[in-house]
Amino acid sequence: MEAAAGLAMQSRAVGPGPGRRSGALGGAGPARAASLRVGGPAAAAPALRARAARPVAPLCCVQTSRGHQSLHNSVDEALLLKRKAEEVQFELNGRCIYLVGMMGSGKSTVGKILAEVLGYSYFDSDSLVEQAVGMPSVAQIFKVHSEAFFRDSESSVLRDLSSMHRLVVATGGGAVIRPVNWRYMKKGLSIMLDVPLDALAKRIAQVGTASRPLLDQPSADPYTAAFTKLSVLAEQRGDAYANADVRVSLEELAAKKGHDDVSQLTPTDIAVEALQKIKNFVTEHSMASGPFDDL
Ligand SMILES: Nc1ncnc2c1ncn2[C@@H]1O[C@H](COP(=O)(O)OP(=O)(O)O)[C@@H](O)[C@H]1O
Ligand SMILES: O=C(O)C1=C[C@@H](OP(=O)(O)O)[C@@H](O)[C@H](O)C1
Repeated sequence: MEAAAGLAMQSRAVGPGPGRRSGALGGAGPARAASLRVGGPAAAAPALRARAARPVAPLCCVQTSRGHQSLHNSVDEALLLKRKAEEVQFELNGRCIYLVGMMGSGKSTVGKILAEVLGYSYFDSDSLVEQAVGMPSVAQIFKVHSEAFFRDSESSVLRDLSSMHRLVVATGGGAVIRPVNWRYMKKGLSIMLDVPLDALAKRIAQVGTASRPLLDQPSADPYTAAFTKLSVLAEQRGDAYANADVRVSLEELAAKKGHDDVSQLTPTDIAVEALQKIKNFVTEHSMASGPFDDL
């Protein structure tokens, strides 16, 4: 099938709430417009519209009695995030950032923060597939069509995003399994969020497995269903995730910060670490083979 949908995209507000399942696609930085053509299953896609950017969160957003998610523990942490972003911005030279990792690893949550501080636009490949196919959820696409159909559309979306600049893209957890997707993602810089399986399963159990068809087994409790299936997927996909340019291990980061558990890390901690690793990567890369100037 050939591309048929001209999708007009602009950045959309990024909210501080949970992952992307509460918001289709978001943006940060100056409002931008671009045309995205999505091939394959995107044939009947409607035009995408999004609005100009708002900040992802107040500079400092601590846990409240009403249970709002804590993005930053302190103003210091928020300022550190901003400083790290400024350090890496020039060397990134507009290169896109692709977040990869297992379901629930925080790609959307961390991706929105990175987009905000870097002045990039944020996109979620699952949401783009949903909009391209014209269905409200990945779960429905799997049910009505098939996983293969979803994967074709996912590849089309990644191909189209790969021609653009200044994007942070939260990919679906399985995007790494197709080598062609790596060809697209290697046009930018990829970051793998490496989260222990029990932490992933806990996070997913909290929100339920309904939105993640690969984990949705009605016979099991959500934690067990998620943990069992994630273990199999992690085993199958280990090598594919290792293709990422940069790996952020939550276990290593928690140990470095003196925490007993990865659940003590805030999304901002993880974003700061991701920026530091990006900085190390681009510095090494520039030293080895010249600056990133092939955009
Ligand atoms: N560092 C974190 N600590 C605790 N919960 C988190 C963290 N990052 C994300 N979450 C939560 O885990 C769930 C999955 O996160 P999400 O960003 O949607 O993951 P992904 O996009 O990789 O599937 C969401 O409910 C989100 O609020
Ligand atoms: O790991 C996977 O194969 C999938 C991950 C999901 O995205 P998230 O990683 O954002 O949950 C979504 O693309 C689809 O349900 C398949």
